[in-house]
Amino acid sequence: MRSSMRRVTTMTFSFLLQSSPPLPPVLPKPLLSHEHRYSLSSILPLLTQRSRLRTLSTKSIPIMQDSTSVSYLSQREAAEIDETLMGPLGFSVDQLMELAGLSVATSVAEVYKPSEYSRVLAICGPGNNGGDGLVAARHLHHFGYKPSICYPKRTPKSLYTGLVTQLESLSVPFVSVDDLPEDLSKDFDVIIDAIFGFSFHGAPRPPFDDIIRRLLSLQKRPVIVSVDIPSGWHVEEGDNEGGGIKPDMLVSLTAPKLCAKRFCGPHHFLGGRFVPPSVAEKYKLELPSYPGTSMCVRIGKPPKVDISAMRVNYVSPELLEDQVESYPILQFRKWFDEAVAAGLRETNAMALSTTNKDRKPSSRMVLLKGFDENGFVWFTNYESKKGSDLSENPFAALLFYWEDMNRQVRIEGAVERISEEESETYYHSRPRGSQIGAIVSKQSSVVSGRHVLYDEYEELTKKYSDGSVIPKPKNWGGFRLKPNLFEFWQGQPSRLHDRLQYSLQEGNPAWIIRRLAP
Ligand SMILES: NC(=O)C1=CN([C@@H]2O[C@H](COP(=O)(O)OP(=O)(O)OC[C@H]3O[C@@H](n4cnc5c(N)ncnc54)[C@H](OP(=O)(O)O)[C@@H]3O)[C@@H](O)[C@H]2O)[C@@H](O)CC1
Ligand SMILES: Cc1cc2nc3c(=O)[nH]c(=O)nc-3n(C[C@H](O)[C@H](O)[C@H](O)COP(=O)(O)O)c2cc1C
Ligand SMILES: Cc1ncc(COP(=O)(O)O)c(C=O)c1O
Ligand SMILES: [K+]
Repeated sequence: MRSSMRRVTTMTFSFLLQSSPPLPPVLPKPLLSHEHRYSLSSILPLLTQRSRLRTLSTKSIPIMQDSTSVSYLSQREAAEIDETLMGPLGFSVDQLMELAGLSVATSVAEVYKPSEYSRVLAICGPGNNGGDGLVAARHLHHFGYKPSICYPKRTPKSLYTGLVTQLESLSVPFVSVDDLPEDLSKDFDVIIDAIFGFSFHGAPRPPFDDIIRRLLSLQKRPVIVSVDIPSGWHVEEGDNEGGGIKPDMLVSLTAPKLCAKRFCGPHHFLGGRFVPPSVAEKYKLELPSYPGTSMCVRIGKPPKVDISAMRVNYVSPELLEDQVESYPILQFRKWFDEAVAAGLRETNAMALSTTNKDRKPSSRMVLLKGFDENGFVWFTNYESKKGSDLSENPFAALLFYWEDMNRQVRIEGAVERISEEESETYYHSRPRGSQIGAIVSKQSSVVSGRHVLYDEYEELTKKYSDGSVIPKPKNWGGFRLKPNLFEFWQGQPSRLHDRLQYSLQEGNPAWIIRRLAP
């Protein structure tokens, strides 16, 4: 007998989730470089940051589905806008270049994470496009990348010499064309093509003709990120011969130039969040809005993916029998707190699976609102589909997936309603809008239109605008699942995951811990 449930019940657990107690003990193994490797102690700040990044890329970065709603500029318009910005509108070239370079760096960071794409080569041309590349490289250095610069035709103006000095002070290496490896794929993960921008004309002259030829021969790696114009492309007609470079990412600045219509790589971003309304009006620019505080926005269609090739190789600290708690509720508390401390979003979101009397299963997400030795609690409408399933079959399964931690927890057991008193207390702790929402929603029934819900919602909002108590509907309340089985899953390489199952045998209060094959 490993442990006794009776001993567990002597401990006190809070019913409603409390804020996290102190951080758990340090987990073994150092932080490894791969994106999905993690050791909690060293990665906590990073995890939080990654979750934020993910939030940005999936939520706040809007995707322009219809690329026709973005304006494209001719070469002349692009040059004119530049002059207007730097003339009557009072911008300096340094300022615009700083913003352009920062937009490029943030676009790169949106798609190519430094954990996998750290070695960056910025190839910079003689004009402002080259300057954008120098600025982008500086920001990428500060974002955690390892940039190198190839800058063969330096312009002796103070703006450019200053940018070079800044990079040298960060020990960013400069590589001459002669020292560039013939095969760039061995030494670099990302190439920033900042050779030519919108003032390019004719055919590329040395040494850029040879560099462009080398970019042409590249396969999948390194990826190429072109700043404003894929170098060698005609600014308006694009890659008209079809033999030009094929960048993976294009970061258009201010507004895409006409050649960008021919760009069919997976990532088209827009940067240059500085266009004043007067310029947008004068040139009839249709531009997407930038989300939040972002310096870039994805335009064009999101990339097509091969779903069958989508996979992550999990790398995590081992989950060993002699390291886990004897009581599953304590192990759950530990993992839950670690997930909260790592800044994961909606740590308490769980899939709830039920079956009806015909043994037909159904799943949906609900929010865990408390757990202790008596079970796991959530709230819902008792007359919903899940409510009716549970009245027909009072057994259910819960599932938590904490993606950023490569962790999954399964819990199974019998379900019962919590007391009316507990439900009342929780109901009145919710925002008043949600209380009214619960009255309005005859959950899981067919609604003839959204207005039906909103009309009633508005009516009730007026009715209770005096702040009076909003009565809890009789059919709304909590369920509690009393677990007889837990499984703690920790993702590991080659699908050889750790699975530790805690189970209770009939009539025996002791939890048995067993390792299951992955
Ligand atoms: N508001 C905005 O939009 C902002 C724009 N910004 C950025 O400025 C970029 C435009 O910069 P830009 O005007 O300096 O010209 P760019 O294209 O870098 O190159 C010109 C140089 O290349 C040379 N060159 C030309 N053809 C060549 C050839 N065939 N073979 C060899 N060399 C050739 C040419 O020499 P030339 O032929 O004139 O002697 C000159 O030295 C724009 O795309 C954007 O990235 C941001 O910084 C700020 C905000
Ligand atoms: C993250 C998340 C949390 C949710 N939490 C709850 C909840 O706590 N209670 C609830 O009734 N529905 C919740 N829902 C909505 C349910 O998933 C579901 O749509 C609803 O309960 C109706 O399910 P049913 O028709 O199977 O009963 C949540 C949805 C999501 C995505
Ligand atoms: C329909 C429904 N009911 C209840 C909840 C739980 O919300 P609360 O945290 O306000 O109790 C949710 C959460 O998404 C929900 O969608
Ligand atoms: K370029």
